[in-house]
Amino acid sequence: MQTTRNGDPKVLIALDFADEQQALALVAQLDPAQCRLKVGKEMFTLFGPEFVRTLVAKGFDVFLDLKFHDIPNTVAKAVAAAAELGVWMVNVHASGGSRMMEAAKAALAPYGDRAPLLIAVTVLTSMTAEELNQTGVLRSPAEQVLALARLTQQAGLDGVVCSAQEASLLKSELGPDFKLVTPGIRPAGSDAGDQRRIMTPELALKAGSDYLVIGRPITQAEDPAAALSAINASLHG
Ligand SMILES: O=C(O)c1cc(=O)[nH]c(=O)n1[C@@H]1O[C@H](COP(=O)(O)O)[C@@H](O)[C@H]1O
Repeated sequence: MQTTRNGDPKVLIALDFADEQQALALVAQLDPAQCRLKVGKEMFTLFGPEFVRTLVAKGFDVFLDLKFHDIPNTVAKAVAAAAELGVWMVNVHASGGSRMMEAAKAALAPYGDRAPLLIAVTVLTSMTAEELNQTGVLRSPAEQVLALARLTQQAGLDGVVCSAQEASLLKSELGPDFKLVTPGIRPAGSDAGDQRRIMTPELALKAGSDYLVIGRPITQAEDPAAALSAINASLHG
């Protein structure tokens, strides 16, 4: 279920809004052939599964980004619930371990071709080496991302969330079919905000990213549809 009725747009817009009408006003300006949409913890907590169903009904591929991390049984039930919503992609935390990831994968088997892509978060793009060390991980971010991505691939998942700075390493180590979803994307000159391991859209794609998660550089732009068009044009250039 990687290429859908909408083709295979690379940009996944992170809809991180506290106001549903504001989000829907942005969505009304977007074309499902030009982008996919990501619903994360803020909007899901505020507006629930009905908001996700609304986006799916409008014809968008939806990445449900709830980063599940729990015991295997709980995570398996949660990803099956995501599949019931008809989302295109769902994620878990790789640090939940192999058994958790295998249980999530097994829970999607009954959905066959309709199963969402299942990916795992490695090291958050907001984290620096120092912050990682504070959590007890003494490897560098790139080493930890590679270790967690290997675990994810061995568990049979479709890919990982990582920073574009690790994309070329992961593509060469894990092969072309293992999907790399990269947040922390910042067009030249835009504000990094809380992100730390960042890259521009063009360089991220060249480095091997399959999908670019982009939030504020589009959603907070004066003209979000124009910002998306400019990014898409830069990717095709
Ligand atoms: O899983 C994610 O999507 C994610 C993982 C990660 O490591 N870093 C990261 O920023 N994200 C999400 O990607 C989006 C990035 O948004 P912007 O920083 O506004 O472009 C947010 O919705 C984050 O929750």
